Amino acid sequence: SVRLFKMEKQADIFYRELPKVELHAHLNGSVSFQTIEKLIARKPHLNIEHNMTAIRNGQRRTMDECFRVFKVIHQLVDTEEDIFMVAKDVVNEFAADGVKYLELRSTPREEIKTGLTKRRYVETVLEAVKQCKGDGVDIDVRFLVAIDRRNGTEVAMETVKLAEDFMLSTDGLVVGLDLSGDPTVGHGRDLLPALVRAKNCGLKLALHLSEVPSQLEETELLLTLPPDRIGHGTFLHPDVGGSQTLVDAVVKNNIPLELCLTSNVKGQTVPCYSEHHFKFWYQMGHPSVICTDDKGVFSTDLSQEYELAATTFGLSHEDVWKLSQQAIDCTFAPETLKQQLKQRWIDLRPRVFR
Ligand SMILES: CNc1ncnc2c1ncn2[C@@H]1O[C@H](COP(=O)(O)O)[C@@H](O)[C@H]1O
Ligand SMILES: [Zn+2]
Repeated sequence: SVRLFKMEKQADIFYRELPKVELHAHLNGSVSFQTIEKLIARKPHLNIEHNMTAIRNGQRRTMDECFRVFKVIHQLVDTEEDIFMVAKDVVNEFAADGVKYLELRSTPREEIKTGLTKRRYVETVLEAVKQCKGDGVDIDVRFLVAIDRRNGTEVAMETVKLAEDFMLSTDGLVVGLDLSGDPTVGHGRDLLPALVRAKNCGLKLALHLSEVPSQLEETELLLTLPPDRIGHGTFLHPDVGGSQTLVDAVVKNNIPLELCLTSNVKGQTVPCYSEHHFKFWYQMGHPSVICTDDKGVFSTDLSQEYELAATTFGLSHEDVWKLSQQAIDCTFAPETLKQQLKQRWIDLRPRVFR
């Protein structure tokens, strides 16, 4: 059954060979089955089993249960060595899945027991990224420092300062800020000053917005920034309790959406794949980027997510190609790198459509 779990599903070769851009991946949510195995072996005393760290196909969880899963993974990943291994494995796995450009995000964590500091946390992730580059892994990686909304105003401001420092000292590896965490906890108004500061110092903003219902007021407020990208945006449109005003603000500012089909279905904020809001935004021609969110926790990968979008919404291979290509313009990469990626897509096309 272990084997079955690992191989539960594999996307068709077209989707695996398709060059892809991943813009919404939480480091600790992206830890694979294989890496979890190594972590469990390092920490047998925690008595953690695989079924506590991943949601298999056909299974559903409440959002609350999803956030309990992250707590379990955080117990397994609490030293510099763990973070280094996890980051290296995750980057290698995305590369093996055909991802050519990855924006990884993670919440800097302090662990008193192991002496881990938030600064070392970020440094360790960046060291792993650089080592992958040095090893010749075929992927460009950038990092977004994440704010966990549950931690409030002061921690948010500290996190922005940390991100600012890294943005200035890592020649371009740290490009922005993520706002995430349990959407039912805390309020965006308390985080607004930190987000304004981040924006003013040149950090790009990728914010989880309207991931659950009844966040209208918060979303309206945070859209005034405006953010550079939106994670999920599940409840923005009027049919699901959002509003036309919100949709208009997103469209007017041309803010790309990061859409994560399996995450939303398994986390039960969307009833089924065919009712995913990808349809709404894609039909409008609004920049929509397919992403994984937490490939480990939701037992998926980016190829599968593209295949799911294609089969659910009847996209041709040509449509899918355009979708992955258009994601390049939604990255926080500098213009030169965007141009290189566009050239990569041109070069790789014959092999994908052979
Ligand atoms: C399912 N939808 C989601 N909504 C909101 N935040 C999420 C999330 N999935 C993950 N995270 C955020 O990412 C953290 C784990 O990775 P890192 O420890 O930061 O690498 C979670 O603790 C949560 O804050
Ligand atoms: Zn997310």
